[in-house]
Amino acid sequence: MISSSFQTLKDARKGRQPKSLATRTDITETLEQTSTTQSTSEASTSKIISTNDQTSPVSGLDGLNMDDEDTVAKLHRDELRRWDVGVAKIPGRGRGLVAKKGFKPGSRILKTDPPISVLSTSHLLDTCSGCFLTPREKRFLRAHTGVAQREETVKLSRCAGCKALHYCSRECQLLDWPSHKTECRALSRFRTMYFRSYPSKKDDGTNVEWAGPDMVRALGRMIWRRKEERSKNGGQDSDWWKKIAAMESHVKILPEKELMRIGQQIQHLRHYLAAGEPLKPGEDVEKLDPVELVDYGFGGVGEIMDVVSAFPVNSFTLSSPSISPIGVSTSPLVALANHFCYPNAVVLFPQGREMEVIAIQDIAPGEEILTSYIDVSTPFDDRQKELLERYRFKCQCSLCERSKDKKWVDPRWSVLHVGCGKKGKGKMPAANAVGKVSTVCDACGDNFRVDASELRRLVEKGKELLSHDESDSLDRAEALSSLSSLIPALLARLPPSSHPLLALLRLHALLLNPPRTIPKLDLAISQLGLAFTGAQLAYPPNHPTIALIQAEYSKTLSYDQLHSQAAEQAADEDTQRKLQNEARRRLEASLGVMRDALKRLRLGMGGEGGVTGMELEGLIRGLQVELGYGLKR
Ligand SMILES: C[S@@+](CC[C@H](N)C(=O)[O-])C[C@H]1O[C@@H](n2cnc3c(N)ncnc32)[C@H](O)[C@@H]1O
Repeated sequence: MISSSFQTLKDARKGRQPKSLATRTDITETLEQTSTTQSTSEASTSKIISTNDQTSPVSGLDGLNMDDEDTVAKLHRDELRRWDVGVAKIPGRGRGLVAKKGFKPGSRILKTDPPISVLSTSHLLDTCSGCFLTPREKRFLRAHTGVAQREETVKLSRCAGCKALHYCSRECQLLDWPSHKTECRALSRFRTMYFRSYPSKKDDGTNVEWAGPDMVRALGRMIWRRKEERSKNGGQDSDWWKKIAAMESHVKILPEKELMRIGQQIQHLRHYLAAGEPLKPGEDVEKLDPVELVDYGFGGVGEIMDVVSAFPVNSFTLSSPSISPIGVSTSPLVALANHFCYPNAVVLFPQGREMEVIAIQDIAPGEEILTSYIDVSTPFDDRQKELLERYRFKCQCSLCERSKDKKWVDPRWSVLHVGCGKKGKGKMPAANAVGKVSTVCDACGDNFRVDASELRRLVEKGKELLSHDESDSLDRAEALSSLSSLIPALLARLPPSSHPLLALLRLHALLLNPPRTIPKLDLAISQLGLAFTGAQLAYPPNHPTIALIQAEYSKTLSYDQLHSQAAEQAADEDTQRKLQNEARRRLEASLGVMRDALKRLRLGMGGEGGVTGMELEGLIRGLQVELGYGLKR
């Protein structure tokens, strides 16, 4: 999947006795081998709340509200002090994170182990629930960082209790066990109930749809931890929970429909929490009564509504090292950062489990740290809609303000002025436009006509494909066939930076991988080259997505197997030489692109450029040797 998704809630299902995994020592038996920078004026005048205050943290939840940023700063004071960031009240945005020193692009602003991260159901089988890496990523990382002498075998083993979560090592399972132990019981019971209700479904370990949405699993982990800490703390909440409870929720302004949806989520959650309770003697495994939330420390419906509604506002897409969405994560500290469509920082998981905030623009001391909550390559209307629906605010960042300028042609939502000598473009026709409409070229100033109805049909078709990809319901063969006609039709009308063409180009290249013929390889290279050109206009400078597309482009360029095979099979020496020369030309081109991508990755992802940066470094060395360039860089 390319873009992020937030899974919809499915109904809880009914169903048998779970295998109890109550103690930590049981673990051995449970592992089965199978802006321009943001306008700084507001932020730099904000008062940064001192974190040197040594007074004890506040007790009780009453003081935690939007006007209480110093209370929140106190709760986070250890991490804030460690990372040179502060909490400030930002006019119009509530609390925000502010830099206490300057940061350059590529520098790490902060790094934290998020208290809650869970994989989405579609990744429970292929990714470790401890380090959030696939075996391939883990193998590579261990060899690269010297933990292992060379690339060794890494296999996922499934938890013998719930048969849903997988781990790549005992260390990862042990690391996750405190959060998983109650969850394991809940999932086991859900699994039993599911297969009793659907006897025709095969329980062969390949179906984990019964594990339910990531949001419910994440909230379950949160609430179980709260309960455990309260029982150790004489019925008092810990600071850990106070940080969670202090996250902003918009429950008071939510429309009725949304409140009803949250009510249903709470019902599902109460059943899920009930499944985590030990089965009482004689209790029917299939009869699951929802828990009373008061037993979990919730004073009333309002409090649980607050927590459940705050979750989507403050959670992040858990992403793989190559920024593909794999689940959901929350960190109350990082969630204090406000949104900007032209962000000066990004939130990433460059090496798996830990969340990092990386500067992608120069950030001055006192300036607000602004990340983006959404895909900033999408057009103004889409961004505004998503921000309003999920985060309840109207974005007034510099990019959104510029989008209101009648004369400005946004590269994210524009049409080509076909035949213009200056390669100009015009605004995308309005959503309600029909037939041929006129638009002005931003390069030559001429009016030109666009078939709005046909364009909308193509754009809608593209968006539909992307939404199938997002929900993991894309049929590869069908998608390849659609894209082979849709992309040329869009390319004839839109620049590659325009939505949804940019995302479709990338999707097409991914679906073509691994290319089986030279024309398919050439097509993948061409799509990635165009996507790279488009991404540079659609994303802010140093954004890691530009670097990752360029890295994909360089790797595809370096794919020389098909030419080598063709050369071996060539009937004559002349054809053989031509193919060999072509292969070498591509490798040389790829080396240049790869070096550039590595520089970009280091700026966009910090450090060595994440796992992709490390991988490129090795590939560059290999290419240099292959091309006989020596090892100098
Ligand atoms: C993850 S929280 C960020 C921290 C939040 N300001 C707080 O006080 O806890 C997201 C919420 O912050 C506010 N917010 C974030 N970015 C904003 C912006 N650019 N303009 C207005 N409000 C913003 C919105 O209320 C949004 O739902």
